[in-house]
Amino acid sequence: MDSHHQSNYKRSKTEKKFLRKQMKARHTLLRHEGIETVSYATQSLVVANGGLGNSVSRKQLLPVLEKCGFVDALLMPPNKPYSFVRYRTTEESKKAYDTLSGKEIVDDLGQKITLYLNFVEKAPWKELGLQALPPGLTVIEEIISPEDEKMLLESVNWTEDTDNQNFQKSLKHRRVKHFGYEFQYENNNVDKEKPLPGGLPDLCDSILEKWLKEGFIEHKPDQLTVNQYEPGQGIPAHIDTHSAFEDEIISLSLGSETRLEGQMRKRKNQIVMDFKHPNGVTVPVMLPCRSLLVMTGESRYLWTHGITPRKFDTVQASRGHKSGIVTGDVEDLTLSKRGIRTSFTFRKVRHTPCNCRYSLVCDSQTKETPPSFPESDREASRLEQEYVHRVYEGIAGHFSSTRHTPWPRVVEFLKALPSGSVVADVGCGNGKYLGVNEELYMIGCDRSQSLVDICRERRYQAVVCDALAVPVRSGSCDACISIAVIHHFATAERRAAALRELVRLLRPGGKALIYVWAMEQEHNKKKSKYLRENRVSPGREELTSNEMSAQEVPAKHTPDLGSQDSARPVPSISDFQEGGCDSRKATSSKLPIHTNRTPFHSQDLLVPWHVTGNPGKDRPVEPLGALGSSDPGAVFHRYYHVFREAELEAACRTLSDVSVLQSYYDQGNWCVILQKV
Ligand SMILES: O=C(O)CCC(=O)C(=O)O
Ligand SMILES: [Fe+2]
Ligand SMILES: [Zn+2]
Repeated sequence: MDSHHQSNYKRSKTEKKFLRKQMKARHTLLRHEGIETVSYATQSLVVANGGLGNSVSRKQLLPVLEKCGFVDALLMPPNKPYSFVRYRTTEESKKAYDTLSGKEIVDDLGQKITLYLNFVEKAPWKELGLQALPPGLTVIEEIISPEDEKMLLESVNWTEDTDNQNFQKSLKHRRVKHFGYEFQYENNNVDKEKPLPGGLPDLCDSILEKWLKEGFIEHKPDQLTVNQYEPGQGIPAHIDTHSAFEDEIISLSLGSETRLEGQMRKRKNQIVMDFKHPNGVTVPVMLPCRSLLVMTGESRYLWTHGITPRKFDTVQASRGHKSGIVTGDVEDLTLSKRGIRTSFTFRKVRHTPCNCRYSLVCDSQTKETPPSFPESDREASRLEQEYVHRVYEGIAGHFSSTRHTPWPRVVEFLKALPSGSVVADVGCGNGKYLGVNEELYMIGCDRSQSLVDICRERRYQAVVCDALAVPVRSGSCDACISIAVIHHFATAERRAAALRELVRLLRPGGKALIYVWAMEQEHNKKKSKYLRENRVSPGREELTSNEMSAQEVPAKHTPDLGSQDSARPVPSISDFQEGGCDSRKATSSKLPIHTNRTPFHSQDLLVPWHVTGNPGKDRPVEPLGALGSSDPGAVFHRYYHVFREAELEAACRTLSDVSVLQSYYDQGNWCVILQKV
C-alpha cells in the first residue's frame, strides 16, 4: 500500500469514527433532551459537550466560536452538557459546523473535550429562559452588614472542646455545630425533651428579633445548625423532617469576599442550592453571602434542597444579577469558584404532629403500619392505586431521568420483528423502547400521565391507560412488550388478567415479550447486578441508587453526548429510612419494606424509591460518595410482586390460544416470549 493510499484509508477511518460520534450526539440530544437537529444548514447550532455542565465556560467557548463568524447569541443552559450558538448568517454557522465539529477544547478543569456541532431550526431560547422560584421560597439579599457577618463568623468556635455543650460534629464532608437543640443525624430529628443549655447565641438572638420586627420572618426560631462547607463539599438533597420543625426554615449564608483571579473587582462568594420537586423539576437557586434564604410552604415541605459537592457553580455572569434563580438570563451564565461557606440555619422545633398538605412526604402523616396484603380485588386495586400509580405519578420526572438504557434482549426482540409491524408497549414508562427500531409502528401506553407526557415530548405515540384495559382493538398488534409491569399487579388473578389483555391485542401468530422482576436475584451462582451494586460504606449508610430496578440493569449508563468527556459518576445516596426495617418475611399480612439491593425475602413487598435530588443524567457532579450526613430526601414505596422461577411461565401456560416460545432469566428478571396461536 503506498503512502497515499494509507492516508486515505486513515482519514476515512477517523471520519467514520467521527460520524458515529456525531450521530450518537444527535440521538442523545433528541432522546434525552428532546432537541431535534436538522441535516441542512441553519443559523443556529447545538454544541454537544460544549456546555456549562461539562465545565466549559462561556469565556472558553465564545472565542472558539467567534473564530468562525459573528456570534449573535450564545445560550448556555445551566448544568447541561451542551449549548446553543446563533450566528448572524448561515454561512458563518456552516463554517463553524465544518471547522469545529470533532474539535477538541480544554475545559475549565483542564480536561480535553470534543465538541460535536449540529444544526437546529431554532434554539429553545424561550423555553430555557425564565423559571420561577419554588413556591414559598424567598432570598433576601444583604440582610446583614459585612461587620455583622464578620462577627457571626468569629462567634463560632470550631475548636474541639468536650465541655462545649453546643454539639459539634465533623461530618465527613462538612462541619456542623448545633445550638438550642442537637440535630441528630441518626434519625434526622431532635430530642425535644433535651434542649441544649445556653440556647441560641446572644448575637443571633438580637438579629432574629430584628428580622421579626422588620417582617422578614414570622416566627422566632429556637434551634440553630451552623454548617461549614469547604469548596468541593455539599449537603445531600433532603427535606428537613416535617415532624421535627415548624414550617418556616431560614438559612443565612456567610463567607468571605473573594478576589477573582486577575481581576480587580471583588466578587461575592456564592453557592448554588438546588431545589427539586418530586416530579423532577430542578431549580438552582443562587445564594450570595449575607443573604437569607426563607423556605416556607411547598418549598419547605415538598421540595428537596441540597448543595452538590463541587468546586464551581454555574452562576449569572453579570454583576447586576445577585441572587435567586440561576436561569434568569441564560445568555449570561458562567462558572464561579466556591470559597468557604458558613451557613446559619435557624428552625423552630415542632411539638405537635405536622398536618401539612403534603401527606405523600410527611412523616407525621405516613401511616405507621404498612399496607396489608390485599384480600380482595378491590383491596388490590386500591393498593395499586396508592402504591403504584400515585407513586409513579409523583416520581415520573425523576424516574425517567434514571431510565435511559434499553435492555439488550428487549432491543433484540424489537429489532428482529419484520419492518412495518404494529407493536404495543404496555407500560411504556418514559418510552425508552418506543424508538429503538424505527421500522416498527409502536404505540406506548402507561398508567402515568406524566410519563406519557414525557413520551409525547419525545414525539412518540403514547396514551394513558390501565394495562387491564388497553384501548386498542383485539387482534390488531403483530407484537407486544410488557417490560417490568405485571409485577405491579397485586393478585395472581389480576396478573393473569394483564397477561390475557396482552394476548387479546395480538393477532394470531403475533408475539409478546414479558419481563417481570425475579424473586431469585442469584441465578446459576451468579448474583444479579441489582445485588452486585450493593456497596456498603464503613458507616451505617448503605449506598444505593434507584437506577437499578427491574428495568435498569444490563447496559452501562453513560450519559455523554458522543464522547467520553462528559461521563462522570452519578451520585447515589444513603438509604436512610430502612435502618431497622430489614426485608423480612411477611409473618403477618403486612407488606414488608424491602431494603434496596438485598435479596428478596418475600414475594409481595414495598420497594423504596428515594427522591434524592439526584442530578441524574444532566448534571456533571463530583461523586457524592459518603456524604457527612444521611439527611432524608423524600421516599416513596412501590408495591411489587416478585416472581419465583417458573411462575410467569406457568401463568402464561394457563392462557388459552397461547404457546410459550421461550422462557428465560435475564439479569434478575423472569422473561417469557409467547405466541398467539
Ligand atoms: O447550608 C445550608 O444553607 C442548608 C443547611 C440545611 O439544609 C440543613 O442543615 O438542613
Ligand atoms: Fe435543610
Ligand atoms: Zn408535614
